[in-house]
Amino acid sequence: MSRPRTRVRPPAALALPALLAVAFLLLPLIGILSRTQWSELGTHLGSPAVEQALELSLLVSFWALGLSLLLGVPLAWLLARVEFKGKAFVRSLVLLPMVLPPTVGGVALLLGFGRRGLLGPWLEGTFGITLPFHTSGAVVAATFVAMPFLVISLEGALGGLKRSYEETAASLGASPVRVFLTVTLPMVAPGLVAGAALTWARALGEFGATITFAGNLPGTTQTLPLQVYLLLQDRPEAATSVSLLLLAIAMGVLIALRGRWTGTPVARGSAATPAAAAGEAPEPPAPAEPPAARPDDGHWPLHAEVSGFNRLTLDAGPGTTIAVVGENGAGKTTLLRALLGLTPRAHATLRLGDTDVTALPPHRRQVAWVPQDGALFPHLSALANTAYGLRARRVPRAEARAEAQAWLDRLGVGHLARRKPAQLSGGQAQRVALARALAARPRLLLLDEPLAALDQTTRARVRHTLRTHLAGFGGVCLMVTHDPVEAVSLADRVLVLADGQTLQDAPPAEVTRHPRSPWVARMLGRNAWPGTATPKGLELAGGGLLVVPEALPQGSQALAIIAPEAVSVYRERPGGSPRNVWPGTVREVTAVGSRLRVLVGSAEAPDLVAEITPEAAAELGVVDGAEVWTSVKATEVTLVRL
Ligand SMILES: Nc1ncnc2c1ncn2[C@@H]1O[C@H](COP(=O)(O)OP(=O)(O)OP(=O)(O)O)[C@@H](O)[C@H]1O
Repeated sequence: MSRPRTRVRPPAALALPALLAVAFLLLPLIGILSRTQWSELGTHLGSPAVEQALELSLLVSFWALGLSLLLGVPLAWLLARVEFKGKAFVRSLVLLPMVLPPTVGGVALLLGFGRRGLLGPWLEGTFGITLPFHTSGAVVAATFVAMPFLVISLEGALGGLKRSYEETAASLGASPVRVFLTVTLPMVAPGLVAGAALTWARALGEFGATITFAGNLPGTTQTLPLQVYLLLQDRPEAATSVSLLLLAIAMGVLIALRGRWTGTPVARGSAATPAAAAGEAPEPPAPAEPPAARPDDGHWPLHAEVSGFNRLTLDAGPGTTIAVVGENGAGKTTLLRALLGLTPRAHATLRLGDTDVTALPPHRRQVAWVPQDGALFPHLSALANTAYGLRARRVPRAEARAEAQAWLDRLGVGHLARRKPAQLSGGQAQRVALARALAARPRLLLLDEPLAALDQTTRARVRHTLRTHLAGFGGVCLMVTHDPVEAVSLADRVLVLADGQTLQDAPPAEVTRHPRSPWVARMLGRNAWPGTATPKGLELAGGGLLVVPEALPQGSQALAIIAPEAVSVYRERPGGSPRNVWPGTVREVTAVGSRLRVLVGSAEAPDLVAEITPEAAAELGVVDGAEVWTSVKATEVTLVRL
């Protein structure tokens, strides 16, 4: 990644102490370099005692690394992923060896594992192991001080990993172990490698805890740092040479890691960003006749009964696409997660075809999920991403790749098969995510705002692709959306949720004609005024009276739906005394396709949206703040009983 370089002249008040700090850190290193007898370096480092200490250091540090990995990886995972009581305490405990003076650590180890310590007698009696004055003691001391580096680094990497990657992998059929090995581990690898390298370097340089706990026995516990200490007393030049060796190793590790200690490895690979969408490359035309759905695709009707936050029953025939809409917090995502078996907040009894999948874990349900950001695995190519579900189902590699390539071709992104997600635009990434879900041979497809991240042009194109490919899908597709065009143009049914329950479940045309709530009506671009029926008309909840075409039982609640096209706008009060007429002020004018939408606020009626042509707007002088009159014919009002 290239960063723009701007040269800033630092203020002297900061530059001076900063330079002093650098000099302070550098001087001891220069001291070592200047005092090293370069001609004697070979002799010093080649002496049997140094060789023996080096061997021991390598042995101890690698054992410490191994133990840290064995114990630290699960600990980091628990700290990052599981909520439990005393977590703050455990985290402090992990950090403690980093801030504790190593000699104090050594004393603590003696009291814990030493001969007269808490566990020592049992270790000696049961296993015949005496840690102090034994190489294993040096390993324990090194592990004690070095393991925190691994745990902290890995916990940070795991914490920064979005859960949707692992959840999507599970929805594609990967078992928890497979998810861990193929998604979690590769994605946290930079953090793990950085942590492991620092752990190893810290173990290699360990001194205080080792000498206190394990002693300074040549060949047994006398590692390189301990030898430096010993040599300093009678052969200072040799101590300098050995110090140089340790210094070179430490610097080598730091240079190799450059920035990874603090970096967030995961962020690099995120795809499907709107910014990426802007730079979408021109694409070759999609195949004229998309191949028909695979013959073994089957037909999977759906029956679901959901309880918990969502309380609803859903039945749908094979091939049905249902748009799930509702206000923020209505429970759309919770419904999808319940069907996946991924949330304790709602429980779904789910039957797909003849199979009851309720008791199955997410990876065995054959419910594929495309989360809002696509969650393409950043470390895998588009092709490998698409083949993921097939590989999880143990389809042989070559066959899986060929089938994945066919899906990518069908969705018009076959030429991008080798690219990593970070090299795809938002629209391309969405298509790959869709190809990946369809390739996994699902029986239920869940799309969470599949087009939300795309610009208008890309959205129209991907919507078209989506329609084509959903047409050949033999399962049910549930698609969360906030976009009325998407709901109306892609879905066979619109499921309107409110407070976790079904408010309306009907074909788009029906929902458009008779929306059951003001929110749905507005989402679909209609004016919706709730009110109470009176002999004179509808007494509006927001104040005012609306004359309506039919008489409803007095006192009944109803929603008056008025299409924006049915609203007339005038500069002067219209003659002929139409009854639904109100004075108002233009609050906002927006373009919708080739027409303009005018929001008119009035003291005598709720806000009203009118749709007029730009010519009419120019003629009437419709601009923000203009005083106008609006009218609606009673016959243009549709009433929906609530
Ligand atoms: N993990 C959670 N713990 C507690 N409450 C939650 C959790 N996740 C969601 N909620 C709550 O559950 C309700 C439904 O949330 P959900 O995410 O399903 O809504 P949504 O319809 O998808 O909303 P949006 O359109 O904003 O995405 C909301 O009130 C939300 O605050």
